[in-house]
Formats: sequence, structure tokens, C-alpha cells
Amino acid sequence: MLGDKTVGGGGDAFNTFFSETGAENHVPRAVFVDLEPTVIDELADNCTGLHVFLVFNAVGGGTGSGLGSLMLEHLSMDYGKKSKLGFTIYPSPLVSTSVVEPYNSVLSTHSLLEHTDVAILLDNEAIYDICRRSLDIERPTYTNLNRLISQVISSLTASLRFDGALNVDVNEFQTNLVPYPRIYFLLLSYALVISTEKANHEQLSVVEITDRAFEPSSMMDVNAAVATIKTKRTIQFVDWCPTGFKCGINYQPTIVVPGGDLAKRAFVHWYVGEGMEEGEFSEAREDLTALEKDYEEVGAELEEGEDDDHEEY
Ligand SMILES: Nc1nc2c(ncn2[C@@H]2O[C@H](COP(=O)(O)OP(=O)(O)OP(=O)(O)O)[C@@H](O)[C@H]2O)c(=O)[nH]1
Repeated sequence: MLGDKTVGGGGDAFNTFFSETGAENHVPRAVFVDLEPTVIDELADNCTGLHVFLVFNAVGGGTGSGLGSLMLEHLSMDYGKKSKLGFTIYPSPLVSTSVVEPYNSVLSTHSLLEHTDVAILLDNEAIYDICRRSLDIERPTYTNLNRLISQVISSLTASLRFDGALNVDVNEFQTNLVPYPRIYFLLLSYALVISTEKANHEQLSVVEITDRAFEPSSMMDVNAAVATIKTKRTIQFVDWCPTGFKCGINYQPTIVVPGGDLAKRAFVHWYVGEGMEEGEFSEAREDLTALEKDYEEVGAELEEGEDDDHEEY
């Protein structure tokens, strides 16, 4: 980093990349992109036990969906055997920056289907609601959303990074939670989300916390709590994922891509102008419809098989 003496002087390198806020903090105003094509290979070569790529992208914008998809495709080509775990942000009109976000999301979901092994959906709309409802933030900003997202991802990846009594690695996410090749879009749930003020005078037992999101802190207690949860008829688990309790359930529906208007083809000309063919839109939309059907089918199978003993396993 350059020394302080360069701060404040216009036109120097530091000010090209950072701006100074009123509170005298320096925030990045430019993104560095390494154009050297072998960087990932070098990093991978230096890993002693590479087993997963974690990919973070928002699919509402052009870069996150387009460049994100391209990178996934390249990782598939170069590292076909390694898993890819994606943390994918889906857009919300409440914090939306562009009208074409639903298009980008559909196109990018098409590519996720081909090139990701497990996709964890982060729905900006649901996270926005959680911030408002549970943290009493009237108008959440990206910073609020991101803090919550970081918190959840940090918890989810804790067992990949730290030792524990019962660790879960990424392959286990996949083995336990992906019952069919295309059914790998996971919902996350997190407890306890409460504001600092409330945290000081609210006390909840592990069973209560688990009841809210099945994510308690004590491993011994979780087993007791999970057993309690399993006896409740109000909480139902899908039978096609029978043994796993690596489950996230959110009170908000998460795959809502609002405002989609593909049938009318508004704004499509922008994409066609950049070299895409209109057919790619319908292909992506059809793929998404097929995915919805896949989920409906496994749901329907569950209902049909409710009286059976599930001996087919
Ligand atoms: N949770 C969260 N969502 C964000 C943040 N920044 C942008 N988004 C969402 O991500 C989506 C895409 O926005 P960007 O990431 O800015 O877009 P981009 O991928 O850079 O695309 P272009 O600007 O079109 O090249 C939109 O739905 C935004 O609402 C953020 O900091 N946190």
C-alpha cells in the first residue's frame, strides 16, 4: 500500500483505486482483475488437498451472471473432477439496480445447472426481510445484507476451516443433500438473528433456537434438539433426502425472481445486440421450467409414496 503522503493529492495511484469517506476511511473504487490466465492453475498446483472451488456471485448483474458463468464453465473444463460449491445471490426489486436482472438470473441459472455441483441460494429479498423483521432495520443497505450473508457463510464453512467433533466436508454436503443430479439448489436457514439490544435480554434454549433454524451451537445438545424436532408433526422433511439432517429451512420462499417478462421480450434486443441469440433465452427459460418440474416430481413422488415403506432404497 502506498504511504499516507499520496492520499489527497489528485491523480496519483492511491486515489485511482481508493476514495476517502467523510469518516476518513478508505474504500476501494476500482476492482483489480488479474488477466494472467494461469493464476488459478498455479494456486491449484500449490494446494496440498484441493477438493472444492467456492464460487461467489450475484446473478442479477451482467458481470456476476456472464463472467461468473464463463468462469464456472472453464473450471468445469479444467478441473472436471473437483466439486464446485456456489453461493449465488438472487435479485430483489427492493435493492435492484437494473430491470434486466430477471433475465440475467434465468440465463445464469441455466449455466449453473450445467457447471455447479451444489448451489446455495441467497435471496436478497428474503435477506432484506430478515434484516427488517429480525434486526429492526427499516431500510437495510447492502452492508446490512452482506453482514448477514457473511455470518451465514462463515458458519456454513466453519467445519471446512476448523477442527470439530463432527465435521462436515463439501463432499458430504453433496452426498447427503443432493438426491438427484439436478436437485442441488439448497436453501439456508440461520438462527439466531436478533438485534444487539434484544440480544442483551433475550434467552433461548437450544431446543428453541434449533426449532427456529436447526443450527444450534452445542453438538451434544443438537442431537437432543434434533430428536425433539423429528417428533414434531408440524416440521416435515422430504423423504427423498431421508438420512440427512443437514437441512436449511427458511420461512421465506427463496427462488422468487420477480418481474420476469420474457414472453413480451422487452429489453431482449440489448442482449441480441451483444451477440446472443433469442433462442438462448427460451432454452434457458425451458431449462428452468424443467428444473421446477423436477422439484415438483420429487415432491409428488413423496406424496404418492407416503403410505409405502420406501423399500426401493
Ligand atoms: N447482497 C448483496 N447483493 C448485491 C450487492 N451488490 C450488488 N448486489 C446485487 O447483485 C445483483 C447484481 O449487481 P452487481 O453485482 O452490481 O452487478 P454486476 O454483476 O457487477 O453486473 P454489471 O454491473 O451489469 O456488470 C443485483 O441484484 C444487486 O442487487 C451486495 O453488496 N450485496
